[in-house]
Amino acid sequence: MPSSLAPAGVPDASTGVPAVEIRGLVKRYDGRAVVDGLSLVARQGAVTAVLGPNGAGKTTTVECCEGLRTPDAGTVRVLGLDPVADARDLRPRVGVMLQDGGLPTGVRAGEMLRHVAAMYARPRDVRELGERLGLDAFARTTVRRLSGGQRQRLALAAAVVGRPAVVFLDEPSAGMDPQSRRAVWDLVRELRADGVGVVLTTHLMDEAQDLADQVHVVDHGHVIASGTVRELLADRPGASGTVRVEASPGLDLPALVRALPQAREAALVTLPDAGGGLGTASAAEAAGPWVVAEVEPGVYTLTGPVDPQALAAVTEWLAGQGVLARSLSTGQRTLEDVFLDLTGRHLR
Ligand SMILES: Nc1ncnc2c1ncn2[C@@H]1O[C@H](COP(=O)(O)OP(=O)(O)OP(=O)(O)O)[C@@H](O)[C@H]1O
Repeated sequence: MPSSLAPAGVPDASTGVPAVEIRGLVKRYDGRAVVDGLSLVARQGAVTAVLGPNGAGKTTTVECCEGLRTPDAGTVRVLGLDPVADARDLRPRVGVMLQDGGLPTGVRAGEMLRHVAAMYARPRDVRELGERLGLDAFARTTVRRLSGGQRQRLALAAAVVGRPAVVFLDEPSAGMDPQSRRAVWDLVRELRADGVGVVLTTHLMDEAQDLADQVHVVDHGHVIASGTVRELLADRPGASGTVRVEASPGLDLPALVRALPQAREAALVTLPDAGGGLGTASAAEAAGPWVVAEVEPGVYTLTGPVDPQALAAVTEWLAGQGVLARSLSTGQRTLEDVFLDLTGRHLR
């Protein structure tokens, strides 16, 4: 299968050149630093996810890597090269899928992809790529008439058709139906297996959780947390799960948190609204490994080492208060929980 051929320009892995290396990147618009000392490394043969709230600076960072923006300070290297000064060398080795598609609108989808493929020395098989991303159904449709999801798929195909060594995917599966999303994810996994460095920005936490070898969370223009998904989930000691309770509003949180195992001996800490990353929680208390919050009136989350004893302590305490929970569920922390803990729950 043509896709099993090594991508063009993939440096010998033994050289250890990262796909992307960013050190202290600063980018200002009208004097305001929207990227403010950002550093990260993305490896070849790995998927690196860059997560962050709206306006955090992800796209600007990726655009600096693509040579579309010039940094105000710091260094950006893609395959060891400068994206602006070495643009000619990098162009055939880097695939870019922009957030807005960036496609010419007047041409038919199939023609566009064949045209892009013809610009590369050793392109992928256009038919095979079209088939696997389901482009055939709209190959004769002009780009301007494509739906959002179809345009995304075409943009992805155009980004990878030249067998790049590094691919930047800005929200690749945004607006796609579940079938297309799966096809995209399979393609990303295959790129990684072929040794390609994939840098992905996404708001889909399940996408990052499923695909990413390394995650960087960006806020206010710099990286606030990095690691594998597993490392990020384990980062808060003891924060292994949550209990969610729906009951009457205004329960006595200090008393509830004290009723939990390992919290009784610990000092109680009242968390300010935005503190602890709880954002708009109307009230929150912490003791020992536990954080208990009333996240909306009558809805409580208890985050900590959830085990049978902890669950029994919750129901026993509710019974002691004469409170019947409308619902009670347990869950493992997800990447979304970690993301909200790190960046808060307020809208950007
Ligand atoms: N060309 C520009 N001129 C002025 N300000 C800009 C420009 N491009 C982006 N910005 C601002 O820079 C900030 C960061 O934008 P950026 O697109 O990098 O964020 P993002 O993390 O990708 O956000 P999103 O998740 O919404 O795509 C935003 O406040 C945005 O308004």
